[in-house]
Amino acid sequence: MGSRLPPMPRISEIVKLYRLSATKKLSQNFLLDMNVCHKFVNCISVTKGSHICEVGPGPGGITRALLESDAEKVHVIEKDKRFLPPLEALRAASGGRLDVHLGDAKYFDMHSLFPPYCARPWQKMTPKVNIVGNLPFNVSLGLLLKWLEQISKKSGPWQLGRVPLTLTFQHEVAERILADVDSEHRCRLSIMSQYLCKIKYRYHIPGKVFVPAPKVHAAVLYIEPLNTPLIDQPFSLVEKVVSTIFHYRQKHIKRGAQDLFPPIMSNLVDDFFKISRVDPTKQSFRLSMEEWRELCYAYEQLCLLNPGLIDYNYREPRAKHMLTTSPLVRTSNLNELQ
Ligand SMILES: C[S@@+](CC[C@H](N)C(=O)[O-])C[C@H]1O[C@@H](n2cnc3c(N)ncnc32)[C@H](O)[C@@H]1O
Repeated sequence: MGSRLPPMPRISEIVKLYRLSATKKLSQNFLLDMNVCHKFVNCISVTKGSHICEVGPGPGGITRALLESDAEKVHVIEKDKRFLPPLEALRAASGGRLDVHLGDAKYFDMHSLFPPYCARPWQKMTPKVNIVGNLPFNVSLGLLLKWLEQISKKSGPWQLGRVPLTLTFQHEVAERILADVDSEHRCRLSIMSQYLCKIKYRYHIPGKVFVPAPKVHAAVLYIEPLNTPLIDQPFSLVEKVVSTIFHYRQKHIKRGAQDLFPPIMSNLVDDFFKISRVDPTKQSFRLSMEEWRELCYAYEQLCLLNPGLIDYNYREPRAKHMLTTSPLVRTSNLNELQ
């Protein structure tokens, strides 16, 4: 453990002092037990010189544990201004190691918080930068998808290298993120997370540990970007192929794949499976990452041959009309591809 903070009231007393009742509408559930907060921080490899950004600090339990670690600098981004007084008290006691930012993590430029000297080449060790948070479960899921896209583009904080994330999720969501091939939990989220990151289940947090206690349990996941993504395609293409095919989870993947093509190009569905060499009678949750990679590659090839296909979205009302009259429509020439 690094620096000690000056003695401060217990976090549960701070919550009472500032009348910080959890707002149900914002799905706020606090971690007020410092043993649990220290356990969370122990999941992160905080070494001397580490810079950490915590999203959604609330009354500051995890923040306090971070300040008691070896972290050189801690930034917190909090949306709810009711938490500013206790966070400000922590900042005053931190000896310049804590900066408090009022804002929405969804729109916050986190990259600007970290000094450029923290950067490490992508293929080398992870930088001494961490992003952490115990956020409302619905918020952490939305942020994860946004951050996965940034990881795929090496943008935002990932300009500094393979910055790891340590986040809490509802236990069921954590199971979906981690689900392996053939698992009943395997879904779009599993593929989108696993093709870009190595994910480790750190530990289980029983619901009763939170204040107030939610009806569900939580899990802490450590998410580290891979040196090389398992699918070498743009994020938007992977997301389109994966989400469209998972739409008919219990059916053969051929059914979902039909929605990747406008009706006038329905002949491309067979080409899609010929190019990818994936069995069209399989179910989506039984596909390995290699099979997803081949499907994405096949779709990319067909998009290159058929301008406009990449923008086709069967869910849009105009989609039926789109590409049915376009003079640009071409079918694939398999000889060109094989
Ligand atoms: C589940 S509470 C947890 C608070 C604290 N981390 C803890 O463990 O006690 C989630 C916190 O995230 C904040 N929050 C929710 N959405 C946010 C967002 N988009 N950006 C920043 N903070 C957010 C809430 O105001 C709340 O303080």
